[in-house]
Amino acid sequence: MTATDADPPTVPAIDIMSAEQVYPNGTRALLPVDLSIREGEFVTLLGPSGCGKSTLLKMIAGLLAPTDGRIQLWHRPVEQLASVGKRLAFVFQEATLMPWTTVARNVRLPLDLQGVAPAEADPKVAQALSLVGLTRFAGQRPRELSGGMQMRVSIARGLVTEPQLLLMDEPFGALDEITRNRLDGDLLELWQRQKLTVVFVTHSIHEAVFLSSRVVVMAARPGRVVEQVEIDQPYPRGPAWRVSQRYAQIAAHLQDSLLRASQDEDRLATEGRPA
Ligand SMILES: Nc1ncnc2c1ncn2[C@@H]1O[C@H](COP(=O)(O)OP(=O)(O)OP(=O)(O)O)[C@@H](O)[C@H]1O
Repeated sequence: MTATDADPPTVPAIDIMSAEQVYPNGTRALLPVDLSIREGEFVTLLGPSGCGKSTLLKMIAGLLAPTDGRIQLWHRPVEQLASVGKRLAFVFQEATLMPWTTVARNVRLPLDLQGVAPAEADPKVAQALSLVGLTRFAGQRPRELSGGMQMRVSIARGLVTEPQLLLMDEPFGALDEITRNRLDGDLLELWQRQKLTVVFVTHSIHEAVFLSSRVVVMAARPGRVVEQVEIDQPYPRGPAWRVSQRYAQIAAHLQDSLLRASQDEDRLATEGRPA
């Protein structure tokens, strides 16, 4: 399922070809992953702690090179992304804002680092703040904002470079459930309005079902992809989706898939244990 019912986009934004990761200390974080993500999809990486979600996201972002295999974005290695006029942004779990300066200056940081002049940067900052509904808070300091608002500043900082690809590593994991649900809804609106491709990491089955056009289920020890589930529910999705029968069915299926994968882990661990 894609962003609209009309003509689903089919341009591949991300091609992950047998990409794997063994950290220098020998930890095999990810078995080879093969995954293709189309432009305009909202894909969630769902799995327990340690299954390699962040590792995979960092490899997509080019922050970590695969130890084997390769990853392309719009048919290019990530470092050549700009040559095809594409940009990506990475949003971390922590908002990591500079406490000593304003919301607007925090959002402007990526443009400052690129050497963009304030006269050119400031309208982009205003636009990004408007996208996350924080226009009125541009002059405030981060500590004056709630945790949810700080996360929205962090998202605005990601959006200010006008990316086509948004990579989000459990951005709402530290927030209370009500705030998290609201931000999930806001994020979907943003995704549709900006025609973004999103890869979103979460532990939460419910968040994954609410948001995703496709869920990639992962398991740990060793980290791997165990299943992919397309969610054939049209957008926009509102609160009624969260209490629908179909939503509950998909959540139950994902829970079952995660449970089966963790039983496999236990079995492997037991069988692998010396007598
Ligand atoms: N820099 C590193 N060096 C060595 N091992 C690492 C490193 N980073 C992660 N790992 C290990 O790789 C595995 C996958 O970690 P990763 O952080 O990708 O998992 P995750 O699914 O994102 O977990 P969480 O949900 O807890 O963030 C884990 O066993 C982790 O301990």
